[in-house]
Parts: sequence; C-alpha cells; structure tokens
Amino acid sequence: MSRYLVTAAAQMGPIARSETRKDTVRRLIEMMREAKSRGAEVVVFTELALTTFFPRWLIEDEAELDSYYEAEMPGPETQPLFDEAARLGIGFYIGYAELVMEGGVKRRFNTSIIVDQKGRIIGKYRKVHLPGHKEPQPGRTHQHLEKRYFEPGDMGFPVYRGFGGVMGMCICNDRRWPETYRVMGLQGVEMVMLGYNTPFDHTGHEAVNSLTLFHNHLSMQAGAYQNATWVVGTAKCGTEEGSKMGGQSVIVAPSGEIVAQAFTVEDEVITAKCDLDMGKAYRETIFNFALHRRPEAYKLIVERTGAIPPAE
Ligand SMILES: CSCC[C@@H](NC(N)=O)C(=O)O
Repeated sequence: MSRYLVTAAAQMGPIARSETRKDTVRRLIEMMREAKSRGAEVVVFTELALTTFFPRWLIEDEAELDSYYEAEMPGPETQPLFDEAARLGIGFYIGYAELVMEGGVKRRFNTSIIVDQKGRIIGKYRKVHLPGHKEPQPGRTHQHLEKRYFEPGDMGFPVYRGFGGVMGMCICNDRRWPETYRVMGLQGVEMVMLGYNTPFDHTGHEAVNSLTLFHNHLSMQAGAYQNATWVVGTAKCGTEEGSKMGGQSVIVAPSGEIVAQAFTVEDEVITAKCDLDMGKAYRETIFNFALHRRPEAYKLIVERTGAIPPAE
C-alpha cells in the first residue's frame, strides 16, 4: 500500500535586518506558489522564517526585541500566507518567535506550527533544545543568544494527524538530539518537519565547524532511519548580516536516504513524492519498537545526567 504526500521544502536565503514582515511574507508566498505548481500538498518553511536571525545580537531595547516576535498567529502581516495556503489548497510548517502574555508576564518561545490545506492551524510545537548562551560571549563576531530570548519549550514533542498521516515537528538544534525523534517515533510519527538556522561558526571549534554540513545531514538521516520516518529539513542560509549559514535543505526517506536536496544558498524549493507507508517496512522489522526496545536499559536517559566512571 502507498500513501503519497507530495512534499516541498522551501529553503530561504538571507533575510536582512531591515526587511519588513510584508517583504518576507511575499517571499514565502512566492515559494508556496512554486511548491503548489510542482504538485506539493505541504510546504516546509524554516525556523524563525519571518525575520532575520536576531539571536545573533544583544538587543537591550525591549520594544526592539518585541518587534521580532509574533503576538498573534496569524496576525495582520501573516494572514496573507494563511489566505494563500487556503486559496491554493496547500498546507505548511513555519517557524516564528512567539510572544505570549500570561498573567501580565511576557513569555517567549521559538515556535513552529503546522497549517492544513484549508489554512487552519492543526499543530504547534515550542523548541525544546535551545543552543547558545544567556550572556554575550566575548570575542565572537556573532552571538547566539537563544537561551536569553526564549524559554525551553513546554509542550514536549507532540504529533498531529494531518495530510493523511502522523506529523511531528522540531526546530533546528533539536534535530541533533536522538531523543527528539524517538519521542515522536514512539507516537508513530511518519513525517518530521523542521527548520534550521545554522551558522558555520556555531561551536567555536574550527575542526567541528568544518563538519557543519556533514553533521546537518548525519543528524537528520540517522533520526529518519532509526525512527522509520520521513524528515524534511529546511534551512535559512547564505550570508545573513555577515553571518554565514549552512544550506543543503533535504527531504530524507525512512531509509535514511536523501531523496531531494537544495543546491543553492538562496530561496529554493525542493520537492519529493513521499510515501507515508514507507516506514512500515522498518517499523515492522528492525525497528519494531514493541518487540525489540529495552526501555529498562535506558533509564539513565531520563533519570539523571550520566556520570563518567572514575579513572582507575
Ligand atoms: C550555538 S549553536 C547554534 C547552532 C544551532 N542553531 C539553532 N538555531 O538552533 C544548530 O544546532 O544548528
């Protein structure tokens, strides 16, 4: 049996600090139309897709910081994206900075949503693994202050029924953590959608940074294979405000194979005809979780930080 979902990843080139939401939404709509013209039923946009990657700066003015967040979704500037999705009959995933007021207190999350082909939000996720620092690091040309500007997500890794299958989400740094995929894998996820902003200087260690693109694919291909799921990873890339970020957006099959890959570091749409039933061959054999997993041996993963045995 086959359940095909024609899927697009809409990679984004740089977004300038001066670019307005209106301009950015126009770019997203253009790619959405291209995805639709190629038969896509869903399009995956990137992380923080509506603005430049602002955690690279220390922003002390609260009003300026707030200007990078969405207080409502859709809001007046993002509504056209939802309207166009409904008009075209195409769903989408998009990442954005979320600002919520709770009891008079501002809460900030790095968030993503899934929107169905009628323009309705059917799923939401808040980024769990926040990389970087709370305080600016001396000597860095570009900061990475996600820990300052966001709270860790408080929703876990939920999955949602949509597009004829079971859909999950994560965001950027989450893709490097096996737990991300496994928690969704245990809920029968069939497609994980994610966006990323990955600067080449993200670790401060030259030898590691030089493997940035390799580690990007390694994480997503392993996550896909080990959990029998499709993974769609969409970059924001190119040189954005002086920061060089990796591209190579991909659509990965449950076999771990890359079936589509972007070759520019600009706005670029890639597509693949994804069989949501393809994971079955893995879930029923090598990764039959019910039969082969040994949770009693994995307790350390959730109970405490592992301790290295003392030296002899
Ligand atoms: C300081 S680590 C930054 C790199 C990280 N980026 C994001 N956006 O999560 C990533 O894992 O790609």
